[in-house]
Amino acid sequence: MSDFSEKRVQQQIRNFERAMDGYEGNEPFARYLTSFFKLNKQMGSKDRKWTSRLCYNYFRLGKGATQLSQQKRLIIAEYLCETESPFVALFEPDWNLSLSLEEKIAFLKKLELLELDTIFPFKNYLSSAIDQVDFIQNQFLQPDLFIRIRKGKEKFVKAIFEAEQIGYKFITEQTVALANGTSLQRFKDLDGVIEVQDLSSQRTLEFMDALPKENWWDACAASGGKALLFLDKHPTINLLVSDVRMSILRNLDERFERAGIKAYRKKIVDLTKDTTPILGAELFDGIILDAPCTGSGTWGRSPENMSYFNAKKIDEFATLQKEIAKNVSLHLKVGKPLVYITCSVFEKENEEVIAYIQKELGYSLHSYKVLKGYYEKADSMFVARLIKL
Ligand SMILES: C[S@@+](CC[C@H](N)C(=O)[O-])C[C@H]1O[C@@H](n2cnc3c(N)ncnc32)[C@H](O)[C@@H]1O
Repeated sequence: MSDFSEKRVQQQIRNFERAMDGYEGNEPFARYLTSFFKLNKQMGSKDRKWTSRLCYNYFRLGKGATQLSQQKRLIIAEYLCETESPFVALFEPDWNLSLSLEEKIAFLKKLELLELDTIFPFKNYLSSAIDQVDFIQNQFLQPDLFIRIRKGKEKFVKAIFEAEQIGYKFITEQTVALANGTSLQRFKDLDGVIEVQDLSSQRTLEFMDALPKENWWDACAASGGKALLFLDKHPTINLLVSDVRMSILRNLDERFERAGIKAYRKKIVDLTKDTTPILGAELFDGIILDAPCTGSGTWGRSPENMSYFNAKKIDEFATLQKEIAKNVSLHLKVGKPLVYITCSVFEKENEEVIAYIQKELGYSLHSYKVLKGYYEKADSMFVARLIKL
């Protein structure tokens, strides 16, 4: 990085500023950046990488140090997110990049440049189980890429990683952490053998115990992440998958085909409406409700939300989650489990919704967990298993 001249630093800052100027927060930043690069064909792959790094690091600062200029905030963000930075080296050559994150934060506080508290503007909404300081600090770390290996294929996948010299770390027998940005698409042999799925998402499986040949419903299946996880462990289950979006269920079909799964039922169901025209009086032995949510537990991957998310949405999602829970509950047999999942860290979408399910819909709480992914470079999630009374 020492060959990074002042001129190049200034050029990368200009690229960063141009990218930030055009972003209004009304779409995921990743999507915006793809269009931005398409419009700016003069930028080579290195320029694109730098712009992406600078913007994402900048977003990780959330609402911290807003009293400072954009450039100064960028330098602070680089300092907190990186151990080597030509930007810090040029503008703040005395700042020690090899300090730990805690030490860097303490250093910036001493200089009266940053208060940790100001970074995450929605901290008062966090579930009480979330350790605020640790959660906020970990927003500066980019999460890892996690994959799940299909049962029985562990050795096969390991051999490919070894042969291709891909760095990997087994977390469990079937769960592997890879560095973020590892490209796996080029390995066609891995199609259907591995699934990209966050660590916390994989851990929700513990709450999905089922008996052989039961009838289950994955009511918000999207492209089938949880459904594949569930069927890998419980292959004899008769599964109905549904979602309100037809297009996402097409992705599910493709993923199921790659994984060799043929026996499943699929329906488009809007869970805010009467479900009887589509499901009749059908009753299931178990329901997975991976509800639409703010996604606040996944903002380590989309840190722009810390600056652009509107807190009003938390109440909107909580209302939707309760309505959906009420409607799916009509299709569950008494004595059977409802598995409620979100990738949110907000109390209103988690603890308050399961309190509603118990009190208003007549359930007992079997077990629940706040999955603190921020300690493992993973997403944070919430999962509960409730039994219908
Ligand atoms: C958190 S995602 C599900 C992720 C999925 N289970 C997985 O593991 O990949 C929530 C899903 O709920 C769906 N959804 C949102 N509103 C809905 C509604 N009114 N009825 C049914 N599904 C809805 C969304 O389309 C989205 O795919």
